[in-house]
Amino acid sequence: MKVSGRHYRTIWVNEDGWSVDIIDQRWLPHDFRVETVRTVDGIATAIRDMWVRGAPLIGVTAAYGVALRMREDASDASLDAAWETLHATRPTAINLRWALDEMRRVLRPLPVSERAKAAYRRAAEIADEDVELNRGIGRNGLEIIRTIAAKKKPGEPVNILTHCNAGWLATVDYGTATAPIYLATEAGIPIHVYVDETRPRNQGAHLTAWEMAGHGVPHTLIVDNAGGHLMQHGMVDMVIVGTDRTTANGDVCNKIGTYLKALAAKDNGVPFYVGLPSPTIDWTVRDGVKEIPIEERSADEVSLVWGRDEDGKTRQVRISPEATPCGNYAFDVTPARLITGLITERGIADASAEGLARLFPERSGMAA
Ligand SMILES: CSC[C@H]1O[C@H](OP(=O)(O)O)[C@H](O)[C@@H]1O
Repeated sequence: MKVSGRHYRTIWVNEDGWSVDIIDQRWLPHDFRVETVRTVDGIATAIRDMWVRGAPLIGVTAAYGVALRMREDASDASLDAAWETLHATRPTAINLRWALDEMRRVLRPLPVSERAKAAYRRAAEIADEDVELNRGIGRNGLEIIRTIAAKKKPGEPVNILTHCNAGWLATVDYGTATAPIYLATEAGIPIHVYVDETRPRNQGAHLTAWEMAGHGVPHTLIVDNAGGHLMQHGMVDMVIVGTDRTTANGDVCNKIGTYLKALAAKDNGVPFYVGLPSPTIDWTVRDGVKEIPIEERSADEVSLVWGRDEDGKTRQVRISPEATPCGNYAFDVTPARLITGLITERGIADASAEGLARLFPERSGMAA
């Protein structure tokens, strides 16, 4: 998307033709920094420490991590070691595993001499595929927004609530939950977005608010716990979120707090949608609550908060006593029964095995 009038993706091959440039999202919204990564270990650090984050972007970044490794050593042992190093970075987003398996599927049969070039080619294809998947989600989600807009008074905005950041910063471009928002804005449909700050890393406050401002989308930053109140007072027309892993039955794993939004939406009759690119579907899992591994991250993410002080210096401050233990569960699972629809690149699916099988018949047979 555009940053100060210039188009960016979140990841690209440097002009040297081999190193990998990424937007280092840790410093947004105050600083826009690009980092150049030159090794598979550097890519692993970037994923683990959330320089880059978001399920689709994590997958693409890992694919380029394999390519960087193949450039140095394209042996079977090196390929397997790269897979292990990158797979160990974050456990929840299925896109990471999917991309690593896809890279190994493509590279394993090739002569060692051909693997580096093939790895860069496949990584670039996965990045381009992500953009097209998100454009498809945008087109399909736009129709939902258009239908809601038709029932509003002329000029009255469609009020959309979103959680965390499932925007272009979580993908290669366009985003998943935000793709319909961007296309609706471009179509001239009046919309307004409630942006959940999304504790503890505040991806909403840091990233989604920055994206919305950059794209001229009217928005309001709210604390995570305000969503239910807004829904009770008829201030939200729809909720749309992203996902890090969706099961064959339509259970949706997403940033912690998503489940609570879905409960509030159900209780208030607010439609709850998920932007779902098909590589994020884990066809081998049916019960998301029981089977999806939930990442637990550092206590520091809960007890320390990043921000910019009055002198313009970015710093961390501690918000709890030093000795206070912290729980930091990075994701939760929203059961399919709470979900109105899954917005995929192929259309809107009911959140069920049948709904997903209707859109993806060639894959649904994989369900356990
Ligand atoms: C388009 S999927 C984005 C998804 O990833 C985020 O998690 P994290 O920032 O920890 O990578 C969040 O769950 C978003 O919905």
